[in-house]
Amino acid sequence: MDTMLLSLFEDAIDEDLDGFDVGTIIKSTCLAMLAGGSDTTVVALAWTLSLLLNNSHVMQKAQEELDIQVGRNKLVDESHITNLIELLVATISLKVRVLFNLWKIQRDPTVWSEPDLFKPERFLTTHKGVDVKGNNFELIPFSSGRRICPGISSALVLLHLTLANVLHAFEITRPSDEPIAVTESL
Ligand code: HEM
Repeated sequence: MDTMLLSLFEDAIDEDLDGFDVGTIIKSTCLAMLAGGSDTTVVALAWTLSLLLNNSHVMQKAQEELDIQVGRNKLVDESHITNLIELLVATISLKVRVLFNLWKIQRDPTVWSEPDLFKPERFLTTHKGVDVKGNNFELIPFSSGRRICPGISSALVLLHLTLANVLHAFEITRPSDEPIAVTESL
């Protein structure tokens, strides 16, 4: 990553960039990408797997789809992802800081029926066409606009591939009949 960033900054190597040298900017950009990309992706994967374990009919459907699209003896690669439907699942003056409550927006009962239920099939039926890339404001897990997550593409590929391969290669079950706890806390 540092080599790629260095090539972008080649012409600016002797320039003063807001008081920071190129090396500092590269290091802080790498740090921001690593810090912004690690926990978010792991948490998204852990939540998805927990919700699938608590909704075994959805997991079974996803695994059936993987068997059909990929085949039993192959690992999932990027070429398969587009065919895996079941997994797809203001003007404001300067200096004003706006905090959006994404949790509330994404659970608005006037938009989402039974918002607390894990129903990925809604994205194939009632909410077909709603995506997570910042254009549909009812679902913006990566935020939207100028400060949208710059890691969105890599996160989506990584999540799809990891989730698809885990579901395809393993039979995962809960350790007991107790549902996996998915209550949130701060
Ligand atoms: C499921 C995974 C991810 C989710 C849900 C997610 C979500 C978000 C959200 C909501 C923001 C905006 C935060 C704000 O406005 O305060 C953001 C910003 C950011 N994300 Fe992600 N992200 C994910 C993965 C990644 C990955 C993989 C990377 C890097 C490779 C990354 C790098 C960043 C960075 C650097 C910012 C700050 C952008 C800025 O301030 O202009 N994220 N992310």
